[in-house]
Amino acid sequence: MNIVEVEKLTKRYGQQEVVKQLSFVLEKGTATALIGPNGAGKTTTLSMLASLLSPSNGTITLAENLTIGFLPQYPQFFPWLTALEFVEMAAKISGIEARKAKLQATRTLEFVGLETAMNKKTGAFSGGMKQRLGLAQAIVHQPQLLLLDEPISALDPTGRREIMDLLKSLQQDTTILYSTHILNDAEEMTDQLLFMKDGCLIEQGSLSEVKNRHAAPHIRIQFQNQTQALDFARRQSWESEVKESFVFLPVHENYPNMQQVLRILASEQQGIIGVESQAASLEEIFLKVVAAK
Ligand SMILES: Nc1ncnc2c1ncn2[C@@H]1O[C@H](COP(=O)(O)OP(=O)(O)OP(=O)(O)O)[C@@H](O)[C@H]1O
Repeated sequence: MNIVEVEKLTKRYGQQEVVKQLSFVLEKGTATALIGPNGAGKTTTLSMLASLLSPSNGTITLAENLTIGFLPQYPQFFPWLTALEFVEMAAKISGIEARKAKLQATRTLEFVGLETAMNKKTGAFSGGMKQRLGLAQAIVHQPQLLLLDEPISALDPTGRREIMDLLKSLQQDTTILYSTHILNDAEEMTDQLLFMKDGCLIEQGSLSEVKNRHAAPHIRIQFQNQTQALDFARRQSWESEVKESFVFLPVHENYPNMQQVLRILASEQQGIIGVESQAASLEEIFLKVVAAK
């Protein structure tokens, strides 16, 4: 079931179109990563979905009575409030009854790992703590749709792991759309990918669809030196690429599988240091797609 349908969504500032005719849907209970270089239009798109900006053209159709949580890229806090006071205030603003707001805020701060800091003033918080606090205010009312603008970019690797795990645990009941530059993490928590560049959606699909379209897996054979690699590549009938002392064999139905390669390699006299089957990472695919458009 689609809980969001976006059709030809466009945003203009003066003459400049910064979001151009985006169309996509968000299915209930899925996580979608919005990926693109700086200035691609990710924040503008998320802000329109959160109703903070109005579209110049196109439509956003939301499921009836959909509740939304939003984490902006640079959340602002009131430095004189404690984390608990701030999240309690956010809970009340999002419609939670006053008598339940404090309990809900406490539980949410525990959930995001700020249990020991909830009575501290937010002015003294580190970047990572602020990111967690921003997430807490976005989820305190248990929204059905969660829009997150760079939720993990200010965190160190341990913090990123913790927040990704938290988001994964929310995913059962929540539909998530998040922008990110950290593609390795996106690879873990993504049912759908949306690649943006210069305001356009340049690629979309599931992780496996995008990988199949742009990056066939390959077998990498390492030789002691480039001469040996070139000599091996020349003697095989398969299409291959030589980079330094490596030979790369693309794998698809007309090309060899690992077993066939190992059989050939067993008959090679010398020079082979290692053989590996490799799949392209999301980062490699992203760089390739962005460069091609
Ligand atoms: N209020 C505004 N007035 C004019 N141009 C704007 C405004 N807000 C954003 N833009 C322009 O729109 C384009 C898209 O910006 P946006 O912040 O949506 O990109 P982004 O993909 O989120 O980038 P980043 O990864 O750097 O956050 C940029 O060229 C930006 O300069």
